Amino acid sequence: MLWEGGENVEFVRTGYGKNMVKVLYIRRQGRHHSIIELRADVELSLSSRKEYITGGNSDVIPTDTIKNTVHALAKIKGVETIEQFSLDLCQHFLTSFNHVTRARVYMEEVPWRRLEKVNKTQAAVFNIDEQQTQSEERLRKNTNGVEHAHAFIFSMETVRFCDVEQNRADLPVVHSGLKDMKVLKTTQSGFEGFHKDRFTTLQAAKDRCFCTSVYARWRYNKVANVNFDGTWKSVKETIIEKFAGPYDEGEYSPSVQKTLYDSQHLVLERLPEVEEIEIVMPNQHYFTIDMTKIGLMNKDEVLLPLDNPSGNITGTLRRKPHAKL
Ligand SMILES: O=c1[nH]c(=O)c2[nH]c(=O)[nH]c2[nH]1
Repeated sequence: MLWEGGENVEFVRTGYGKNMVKVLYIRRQGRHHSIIELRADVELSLSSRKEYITGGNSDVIPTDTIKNTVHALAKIKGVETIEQFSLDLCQHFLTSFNHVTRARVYMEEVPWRRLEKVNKTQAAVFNIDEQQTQSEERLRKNTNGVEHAHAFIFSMETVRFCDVEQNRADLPVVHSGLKDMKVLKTTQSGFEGFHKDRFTTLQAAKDRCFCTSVYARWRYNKVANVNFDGTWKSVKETIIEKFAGPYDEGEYSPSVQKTLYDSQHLVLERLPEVEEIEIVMPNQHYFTIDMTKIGLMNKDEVLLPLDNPSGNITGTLRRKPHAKL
């Protein structure tokens, strides 16, 4: 009866927690309000596995308490960024309970964007008046109606997420990321010179549409004094910049692979706090519809978006030890 006693089996890992814990955090600075709406998945590992093996629950911090802890720490600590709040949660569980060996928090931010009124004369005034300090300018923006003080619009450009994991006696490991960032360009992309065999039907393309939905996830090489907001925005802007190229001319992409690598390289060049970055760029195909049979010349004006299949290109780039970029 070896299996009943469990002598011949061991756990590879265990973890439990609450998923999709939702919070809307409002920072009220006078009339000016800022928000972060988040969804968190929290997972803990405990030192003994008796709740699994014998059903003894004395060590189990109920998942309901885990949910309440997310709510309570939002109140007690505030939510500056999803990364900082995830770090606070990991630290809380590890310092409050000696029998918690590991805490992991995955958090997504709901993409709310402050309402902005683009008023051309007011915008022009901002640019000329450089003597204003930043905070004065912010105040002015808020009072003259360019940025709304407390109203937001759901703006699904991309979803920001983070993943923080901490083992007892170790430093936390922080990943940040973005997903579902859909971008498209109508030229300055091609794919030529690829390997051919008897099954190849793809024609070389000098000029094609390039559409992808970017997923990027990067690891920080430090935890303290990181500007999580600034780095996140820089990674997003760098990926967009490499995809699109200069605003007038664009930049030629010889393959999704090359664009993916170039954007990762530029991220590591610009952001010393990023140690490693994974990017996934599905190649979402658009085919020019053949209209010759209906007597029309379609010069890449009418295209058919294909739901599937899509190509899938991915890569993870990291710094070599001691490399200077
Ligand atoms: O940029 C591309 N990379 C590929 O690997 C590939 N394969 C394919 O059919 N089209 C493309 N495009």
